Amino acid sequence: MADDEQLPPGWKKQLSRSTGQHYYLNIYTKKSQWDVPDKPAETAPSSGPDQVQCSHLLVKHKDSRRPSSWREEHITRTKDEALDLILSYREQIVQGKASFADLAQKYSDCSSARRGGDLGPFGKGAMQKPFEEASFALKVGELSEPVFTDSGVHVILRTV
Ligand SMILES: O=C(O)CN(Cc1ccccc1)C(=O)c1nc(-c2ccccc2)[nH]c1C(=O)O
Repeated sequence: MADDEQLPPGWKKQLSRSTGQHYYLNIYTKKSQWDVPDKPAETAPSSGPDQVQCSHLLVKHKDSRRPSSWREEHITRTKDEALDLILSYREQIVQGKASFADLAQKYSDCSSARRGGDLGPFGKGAMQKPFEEASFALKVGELSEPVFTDSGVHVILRTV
């Protein structure tokens, strides 16, 4: 039986009143676990990855900060029309009728269209806040809901 002194630093052995079983409490994060810990307790709740890699499909509109792209010199669609397009692309991807990269390459108003929407790895502080928050909230392989930034309306796929 591992007594406190034999546990890696930062752990406390506790007795569960309901089951009579011992469990182990991380004294920093107050998280508990049944398994005997084999490494020092993490001192801060895991804040997630430092970097993520995402692809995105951007549909700009007349109120985008730069209403122009490789596809269309002067973009006049409304924000609502851009959202309708993003929702239709998202639906095609979810239904497996088209691949993300194919649709991004054809329809994204971002210069990353030529790479199937791939933006490469990025950390916090690199992208507009709504884009960053949506990207870091995704699990690998997950598709975002529509995301609105000053650039336009996006759908984001986290790839790494
Ligand atoms: O917002 C602006 O004033 C102009 N931009 C910014 C920009 C322009 C060229 C290359 C990269 C970013 C865009 O409109 C833009 N934003 C993006 C973007 C936004 C969020 C995440 C990734 C890319 N792509 C583009 C683009 O033209 O290609």
